[in-house]
Amino acid sequence: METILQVDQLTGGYSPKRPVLHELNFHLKAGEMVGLIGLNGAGKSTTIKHILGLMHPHQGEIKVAGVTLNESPQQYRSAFAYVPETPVLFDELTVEEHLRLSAMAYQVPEKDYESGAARLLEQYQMVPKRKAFASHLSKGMKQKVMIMSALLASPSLYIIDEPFLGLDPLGIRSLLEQLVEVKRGGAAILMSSHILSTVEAYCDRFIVMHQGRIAAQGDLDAIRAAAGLEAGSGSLEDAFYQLVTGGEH
Ligand SMILES: Nc1ncnc2c1ncn2[C@@H]1O[C@H](COP(=O)(O)OP(=O)(O)OP(=O)(O)O)[C@@H](O)[C@H]1O
Repeated sequence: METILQVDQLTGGYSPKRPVLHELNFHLKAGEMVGLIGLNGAGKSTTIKHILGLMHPHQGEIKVAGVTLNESPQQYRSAFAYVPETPVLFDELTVEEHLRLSAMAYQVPEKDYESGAARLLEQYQMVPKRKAFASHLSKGMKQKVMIMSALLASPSLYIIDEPFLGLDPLGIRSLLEQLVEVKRGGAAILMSSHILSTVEAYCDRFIVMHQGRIAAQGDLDAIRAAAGLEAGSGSLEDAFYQLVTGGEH
């Protein structure tokens, strides 16, 4: 399968003198969902900011769809959609206008926009709110607008930061069902979350970050092995706990 995201020897952070991330290596292939997990401050958001191109590596390289940001900013940026933990919307635009803006930015053909937007508004119970201004939406509704915008763009790579906190149970179910669907369609998904049971149930592989480094990565058995657990025994949470505490209480 094609590699959609390649992170090589990434060292980075907010000040060149004090890197927060240390020599990260990982990749995502088309058609897989990977869970990025770690304690508060482990470096998940900083990693995501580097992938988004909001921060520049001190060392190492990030490629999205085969190019670095410098090589082709347009190709790099149009290959992913980002759903942040805290929704960022334009207060004076309506729900529908946000969807249209996303479709324009990602050059979605008009007829795909029409059918896609109608389907998403239905799936996320947002039909009655389609003409509402963003400033008049609840927090979870704002998050739904971000999610619908990303799904409408239909990129090769989805980067999703802690998506479950603001959503109601129907919204969570819709999102998970759609992530499975886009994954089947060949997209790659990097999802950061503290809800380890959901991460375990839905992700194909996991990246465990601890203190700015990758403590373990791979499928559940690989994470178990890194944590000193036997294959097939213990949940992701059990293995995670061992990895980040060394088993201490
Ligand atoms: N704007 C910033 N300036 C300086 N240091 C920062 C900044 N943002 C985060 N850090 C530091 O970078 C380190 C990694 O933080 P990061 O936000 O990446 O963690 P995280 O894994 O996303 O945590 P959480 O689960 O709490 O969201 C922490 O030590 C944090 O204090």
